[in-house]
Amino acid sequence: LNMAVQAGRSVVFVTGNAKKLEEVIQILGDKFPYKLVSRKIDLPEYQGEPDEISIQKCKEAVKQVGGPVIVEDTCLCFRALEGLPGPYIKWFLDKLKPEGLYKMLAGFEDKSAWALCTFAFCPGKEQPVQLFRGITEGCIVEPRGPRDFGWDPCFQPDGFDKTYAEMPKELKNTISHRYRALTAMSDHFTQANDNSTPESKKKKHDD
Ligand SMILES: O=c1nc[nH]c2c1ncn2[C@H]1C[C@H](O)[C@@H](COP(=O)(O)OP(=O)(O)OP(=O)(O)O)O1
Ligand SMILES: [Mg+2]
Repeated sequence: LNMAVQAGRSVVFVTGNAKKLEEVIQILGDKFPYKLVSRKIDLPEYQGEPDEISIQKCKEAVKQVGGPVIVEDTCLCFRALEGLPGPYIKWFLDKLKPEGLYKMLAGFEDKSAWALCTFAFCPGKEQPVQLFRGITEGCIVEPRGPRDFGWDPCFQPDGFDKTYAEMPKELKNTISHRYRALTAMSDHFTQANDNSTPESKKKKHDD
């Protein structure tokens, strides 16, 4: 990771989702030490556990781009449904819309849910994929707010009386699953390249 980015090369963020890209750019600002370039490719929607899906997605992106890539996969997990729809939320949302997602839980008392975002980084072909995860807990509510991004109208994060859709973007972007995953990734990149005090850093790791 360190070498791939230190050479001054850019990292390509592969996504087919313009809203995702918009948030990633807003969240990272100039906090991210490397040049992020985006590429619009609709990667396959794999099946399986979230980590495995992100790894497969990232490997396919590396194959298509031929250099360092980042991909991201987002799950919306209902506790009453043991984490489903999870990675399959895209298809549920496409068919049911936010109203239908809310109605799915009509027969359950537990409306709690969590949003999971997994960023996957790979420096090149045949190289290992690194994952960075972020989770925001909340519940599924009757849709409220603008309709411009996915299931935002029916997800209300814990500790707030607004859905993601009703919040100002700046607020969503400081508490969201995506913000948390990006912070983990950004911290990693930053630390990997901060070689100013290797001894004190090593000590910190040993503590
Ligand atoms: O913060 C979010 N707020 C509301 N909705 C969201 C969010 N983040 C992803 N979403 C939607 C997009 C897609 O319907 C599904 C995730 O599927 P996912 O495969 O990760 O996204 P995608 O196919 O649109 O883009 P990509 O090309 O990066 O895979 O949840
Ligand atoms: Mg996708």
